[in-house]
Amino acid sequence: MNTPQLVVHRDKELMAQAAAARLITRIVDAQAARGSASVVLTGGRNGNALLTALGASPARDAIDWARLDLWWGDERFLPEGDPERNVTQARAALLDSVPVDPARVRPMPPSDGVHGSDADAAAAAYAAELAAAAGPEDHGPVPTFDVLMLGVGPDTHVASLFPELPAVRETDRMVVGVHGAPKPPPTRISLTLPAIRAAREVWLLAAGEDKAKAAAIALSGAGEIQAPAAGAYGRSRTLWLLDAAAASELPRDLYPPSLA
Ligand SMILES: O=C(O)[C@H](O)[C@@H](O)[C@H](O)[C@H](O)COP(=O)(O)O
Repeated sequence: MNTPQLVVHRDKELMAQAAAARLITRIVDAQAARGSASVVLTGGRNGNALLTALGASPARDAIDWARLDLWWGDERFLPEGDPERNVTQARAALLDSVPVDPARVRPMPPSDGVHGSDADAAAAAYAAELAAAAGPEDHGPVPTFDVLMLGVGPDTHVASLFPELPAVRETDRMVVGVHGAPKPPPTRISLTLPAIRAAREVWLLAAGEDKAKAAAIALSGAGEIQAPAAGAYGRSRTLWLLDAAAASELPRDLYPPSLA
């Protein structure tokens, strides 16, 4: 497990802009190196603010949109087109205004699709889609994502992995149905920690005073069952992108960096 890196920005607006610029560069580098890039999007206000900032960036079309694979870390299990679905919000924030290849944009299933209201079946189908996209060079039955982004909840949840609930304890399956989530809606689909940890880089987005305790808990050695964000790390990089408010309760040995 690599040591999390922290970058703290003045406020949440600047964090979204800087994170968007960072993501553009990461995608461009991956495409230059391997011809394509694979990114996992997150729901939530910070995730959507990043996508909106990316869409407004003059550098956005440095990305070859046709060679970008997009997945989701979690989804609210609601009907297709529901405004509360993460993919609906991602489309409004960015995807409807860039020329992505629809075949490479892979939302998690809706609750009125072929799996009906069975979130567990829908989760298994998404796991099968991930497995089908994995290659021999990948680390398990998921593709090696270049960047997997996660918003962080005030209770330290990431994706739809909530403290102490069954989904955060899952060690075998890559995608699970979530029932009784404390953050509405109660039924969701989520990548599990093993799937999250298959990513090259995991970026955690936390902005606002309401995330200060969660960031401090997750970065101070808490266990992943009690603090799922503590279990979200990448194979080569784990990056916390915070604003000053969310960093305000971090232990001093973590932030601010000691003056050399
Ligand atoms: O489906 C969701 O709700 C998100 O995936 C969830 O994990 C979100 O990222 C966090 O709750 C942070 O949300 P905010 O950025 O809005 O605080």
